Amino acid sequence: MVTATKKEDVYASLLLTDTYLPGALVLAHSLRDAGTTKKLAILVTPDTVSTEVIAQLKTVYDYVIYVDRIRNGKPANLFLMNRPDLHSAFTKINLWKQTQFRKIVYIDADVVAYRAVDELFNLPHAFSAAPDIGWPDCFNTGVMALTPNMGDYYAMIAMAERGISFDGADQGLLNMHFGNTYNRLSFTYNVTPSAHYQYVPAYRHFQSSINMVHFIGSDKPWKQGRESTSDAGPFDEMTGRWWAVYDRHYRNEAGHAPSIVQHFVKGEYNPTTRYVVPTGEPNGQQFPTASQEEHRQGNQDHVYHSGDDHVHHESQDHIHQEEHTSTEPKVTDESGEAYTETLLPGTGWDAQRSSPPTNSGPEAANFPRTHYEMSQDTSHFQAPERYPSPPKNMWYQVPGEREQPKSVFPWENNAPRPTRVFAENPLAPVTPAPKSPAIRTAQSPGGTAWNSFNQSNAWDEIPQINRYVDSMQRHRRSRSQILAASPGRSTSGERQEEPSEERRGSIKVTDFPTEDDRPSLPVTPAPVRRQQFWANADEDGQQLPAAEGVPAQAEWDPAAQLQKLAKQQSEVLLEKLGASGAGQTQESISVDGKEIPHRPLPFGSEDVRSPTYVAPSPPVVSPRPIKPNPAEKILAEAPELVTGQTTPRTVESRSPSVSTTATIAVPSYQGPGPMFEKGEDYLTQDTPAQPTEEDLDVLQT
Ligand SMILES: O=c1ccn([C@@H]2O[C@H](COP(=O)(O)OP(=O)(O)O[C@H]3O[C@H](CO)[C@@H](O)[C@H](O)[C@H]3O)[C@@H](O)[C@H]2O)c(=O)[nH]1
Ligand SMILES: [Mn+2]
Repeated sequence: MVTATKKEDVYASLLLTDTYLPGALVLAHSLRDAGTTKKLAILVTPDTVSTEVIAQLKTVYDYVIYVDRIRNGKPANLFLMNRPDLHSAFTKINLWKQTQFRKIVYIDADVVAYRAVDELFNLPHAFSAAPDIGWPDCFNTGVMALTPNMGDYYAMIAMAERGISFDGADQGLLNMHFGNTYNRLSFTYNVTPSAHYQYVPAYRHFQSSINMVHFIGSDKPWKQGRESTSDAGPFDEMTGRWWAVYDRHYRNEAGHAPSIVQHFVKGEYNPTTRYVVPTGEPNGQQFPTASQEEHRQGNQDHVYHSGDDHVHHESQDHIHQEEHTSTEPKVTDESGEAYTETLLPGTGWDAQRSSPPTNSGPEAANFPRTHYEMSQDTSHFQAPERYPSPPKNMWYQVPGEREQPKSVFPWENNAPRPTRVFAENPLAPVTPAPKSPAIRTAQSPGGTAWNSFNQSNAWDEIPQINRYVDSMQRHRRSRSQILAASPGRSTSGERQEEPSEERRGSIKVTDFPTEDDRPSLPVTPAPVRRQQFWANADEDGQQLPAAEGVPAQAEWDPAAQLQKLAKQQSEVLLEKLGASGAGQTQESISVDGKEIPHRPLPFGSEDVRSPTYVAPSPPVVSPRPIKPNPAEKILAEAPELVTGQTTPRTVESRSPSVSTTATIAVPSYQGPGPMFEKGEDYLTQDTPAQPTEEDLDVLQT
């Protein structure tokens, strides 16, 4: 009768390199010795594990399963924990592919079991693991109870292919995959001692319940050697348990232990003292010190000696000896009898297969001499008569001026002339405006390339930008003008006048100092204010044409002019009153030989007058409005007399109840007038008023 094959349970371990062989064997023995009923399996990567080692595994493990090595292509994170040797730890993922098994209890090769933990096979969870002491929210991947399945396998393979692992090895990857969905095992299933830190009270308290001990880190018991542990303590006690299992099965004293196992255990392989015959010494001079030193360090890890008695009992080793006899260096033992030193392929480090073993000796260990004495020569150093002269043909050709690369494309030589014309101003010159004298090129000594750059701003050079800024300002002005304009209103013509293209000077208000003004060092010069601009001159330094009817700049002293005007007005008035009584006059008034034209009051405002308002005289004339001068008195009484005069401005009162019209002198301050709109940049004139010293005092306090 055929029964449906029930899937098996197995303990499984992993062997990626020969060097972990003692660990894998001790683990298997520890489980068997503890009486497990389960089978033992081990995953092996055949490309990095020698056949001799595999043969040893087969003596203890029920199944040796060959798997593909999964190498981390992005091993950078491995260096975070200083374990570049774990580059192929992703191979552990192959456990989930072993679906021929119902449940796998995976155990690292650096674990010794105190008892058989068969109860882990009865866990209902798909994945269980114990906390890691480095970061206890994570689980340690040295002991895991898992149910193989291809879903997890493919998910983790995908991560491995992308190098997704926070430590670069399997523990980082598995923790990222399972997160906190794992079933947390007791720490007693994976006690990870460290030589540096022990929670001794806890160890004493839980000691009897320890199930398995895991020697994490690069210092494995078999790599450290038996002598490394001496002082009593939790770590040494646990290490002692590992050695106890090892000794039970592989102690050299037993006489029949396979040397290949001892070969990977530091200090265990003790052939008789031997002396290396230095190749350069024909008389076979011996260097006992070096040899003894080598043995003390257990340096024989990578050299397999077949000259010992027991080796010849091992048929495998014997075969190996035969294979390599011809190429091996000669060594002699104490008796002088030559034997062959064999580098057993796979048992030592094979550079083509793996990174160097962490415990490997220095590269120069096999030099003819490894021990050197200080010089005993007491004579002084004598310099040689002459030292060899330096070679004469050593000079460096300083590259000359770099040549322009040859043109490759046709348009480099036959570049078409730019023909684009802007519709807005078809006559505008396309070429940049002539350089202003202020725009100069830096004169660095000898720097011809540097001179080819001009030090000006594009917005000063390119007329299109200038025009654009100008149109913006024009737009603003016209807006405020429209809002403020009312029919018949007399406003200052100068302000409303559209500034013509030519008259508007450059918007540039700063310039760089000339070469004479600045230090010779090629520092970035600080900008200076352009005097020409502030003097209301245009780019070429030409004075703006004087406005008609307005005195020349030089003649213009506003205070004096106002004084004069006020005086004149009163004189004219008195004269008129005396001559023809109170009446309108259309005669023009002249000031300083210049005629002031008549301008009518706005329509409808001729007869309106305020009963209460007394027009103040210009502050510059009289700062005391309480005591108006005679002329003002007359003006208040007969406003119609002054119609047509430019300087006093007619202002409409906006109050509906008291509609007034009075002549108000132009105020002396430069603030926004009635045409001002909130949010507008108000430009009363091109040159902003400079704050006085007093103003500055106020502003700066
Ligand atoms: O050269 C090697 C290196 C590793 N292994 C195998 O891979 C396992 C993991 O390497 P190990 O040196 O034991 O790592 P740990 O020092 O224990 O470091 C931790 O980090 C590793 C990488 O994440 C995890 O695999 C371990 O479970 C975890 O305890 C070993 O037990 C072996 O089975 C070899 O066979 N040869
Ligand atoms: Mn481990």
